[in-house]
Amino acid sequence: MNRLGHCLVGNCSLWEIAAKNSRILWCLLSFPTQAARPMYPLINALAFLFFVYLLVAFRDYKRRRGLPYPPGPSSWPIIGNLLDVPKDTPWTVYADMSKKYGDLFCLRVFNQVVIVLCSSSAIKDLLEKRAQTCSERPTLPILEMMELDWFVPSVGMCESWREGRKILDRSLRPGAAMLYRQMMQEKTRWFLTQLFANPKEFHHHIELFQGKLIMSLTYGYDLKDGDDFMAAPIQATEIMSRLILPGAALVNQLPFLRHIHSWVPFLSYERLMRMGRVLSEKLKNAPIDFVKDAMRNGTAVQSLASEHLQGLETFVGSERQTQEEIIKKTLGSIYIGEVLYYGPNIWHLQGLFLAGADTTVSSMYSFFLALVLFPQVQRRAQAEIDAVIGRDRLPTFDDRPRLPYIDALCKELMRWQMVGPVGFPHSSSKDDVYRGFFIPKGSVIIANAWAILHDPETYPDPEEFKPERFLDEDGTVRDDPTLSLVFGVGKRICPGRHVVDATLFIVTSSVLSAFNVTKARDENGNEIPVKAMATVLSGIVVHPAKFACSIVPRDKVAEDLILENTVS
Ligand code: HEM
Repeated sequence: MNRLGHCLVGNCSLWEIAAKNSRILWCLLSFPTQAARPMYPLINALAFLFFVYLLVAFRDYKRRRGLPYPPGPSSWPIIGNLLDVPKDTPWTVYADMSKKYGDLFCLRVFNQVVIVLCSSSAIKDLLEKRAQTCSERPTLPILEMMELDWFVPSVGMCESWREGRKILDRSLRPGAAMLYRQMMQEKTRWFLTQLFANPKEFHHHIELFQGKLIMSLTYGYDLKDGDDFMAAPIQATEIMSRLILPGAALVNQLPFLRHIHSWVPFLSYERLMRMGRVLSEKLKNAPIDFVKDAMRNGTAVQSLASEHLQGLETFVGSERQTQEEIIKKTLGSIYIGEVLYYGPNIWHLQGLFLAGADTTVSSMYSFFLALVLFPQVQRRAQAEIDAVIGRDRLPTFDDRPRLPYIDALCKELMRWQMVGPVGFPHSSSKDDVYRGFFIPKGSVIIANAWAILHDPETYPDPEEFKPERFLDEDGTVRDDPTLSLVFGVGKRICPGRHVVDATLFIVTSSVLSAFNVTKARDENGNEIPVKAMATVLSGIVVHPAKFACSIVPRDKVAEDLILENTVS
């Protein structure tokens, strides 16, 4: 027999629901023998629950006007497909499920419908062509209560999101990249110096490099190791990653608890709410106050913040305050990042990442991993750099058009070890019908970009790192529009994608020009094995597991070049 839950609210017609459920009801009613008399209260309770279920099923049927939900695994009563929700590597599990249920399928967790998309056409149809209704985000009551719900990536499509997106799209567009090229080149020189001085700590250098880059770009602030400025975002990320864990904050599952009075022990969220408010203010104000002070003292360096604060001069009074608040929230979203979760009120693939920092860090780890695992790629890339640039200087952005293999390498980096293999969840704002299936308002929509970018039909040997996939026969870079799926789709597409593209180019070309990256050796001189594709999850952002490698200047010429360009 089908699982009970599926009988009740699955893809059945009204007639099927009635027929199947009447059989269950009959079993319950025909049970009352003498021996079972003490169980009458239980049977009554079950019958009542059953009645409620039928009512829900009927209302659900009426709402979808008889249309079926997308196919999917059959579900249990109440918990639905909770047990089918993959905890590890959901992208591979969803890809396998799609072989059985098709490129559009559905899971239910309690009363939450989760739609999973596993083809370019389904992703584009829903998240791009119907972006107006499929670009919401799932909400978490606890963050709202703590006033930590203003980060651009997590807010719904409200006015403040629209204003924030305008600022981000304008500030981070490719044309604006000219402004931050010089800064990126300088930070990259600093990174090379750190790799040279202490190569074993390359993971740490990558993290600090990216933190420096984002803080310079956003606030013109030069981040140092162990900087106070990182205390608030780190505290916020810690608190939030705990609170979005399943069961950590009951109010996420039972939103009415937010109204419980502060004197009710264990159930009041008053203390957390106070802490959240203080943190939220710090995150928004501290870095902006730094920029304002610097502007007053005449020491401000060009940054997104200084540019936008200058633009405020045309506003007065409350209008000015509103605009300033929007700037604080928008730039703060790059500073602190984003809380990621899968579905409202039910279960969460807990996690949190710095929108601007943690994601690019992951790609940079993957770059070093690729060099260790695929030495032939390193040789070919270095040969290209040597032929085009020579050995007497480091690469610059101007060299890019003449370095197609490096360009292809950056593309392959995004595809090979995807930073967010299932993207970030969207949510639908109204009932909809797609391919004859009913998609209810509030559904969580997951785009499994990994399934598409690791499909062996389109990308043969998908687990191999092969930059040449993105080269045409004549050696020029092949444009592959599907690759943009790594940055999401539609109205929510990542506004930082051009920054990522520029960062990866300058870092990869500079490291390859100066260093050889190979497997590390142990004290006996044996190579330390590196596991291919080992990954760990930080929320839904994927990092390669930490690994050791040897990073040494290619030769004396390279060493001199690094030292000549030393940046403190
Ligand atoms: C390898 C690096 C990165 C990857 C793979 C990446 C990927 C993504 C993805 C998949 C989304 C969600 C798109 C969607 O919902 O459809 C996103 C959103 C976002 N990203 Fe990135 N990102 C990266 C780096 C950055 C950087 C460097 C910044 C900032 C400078 C940034 C800022 C944002 C913001 C603000 C959003 C939220 C947009 C919104 O909800 O409207 N990201 N990113």
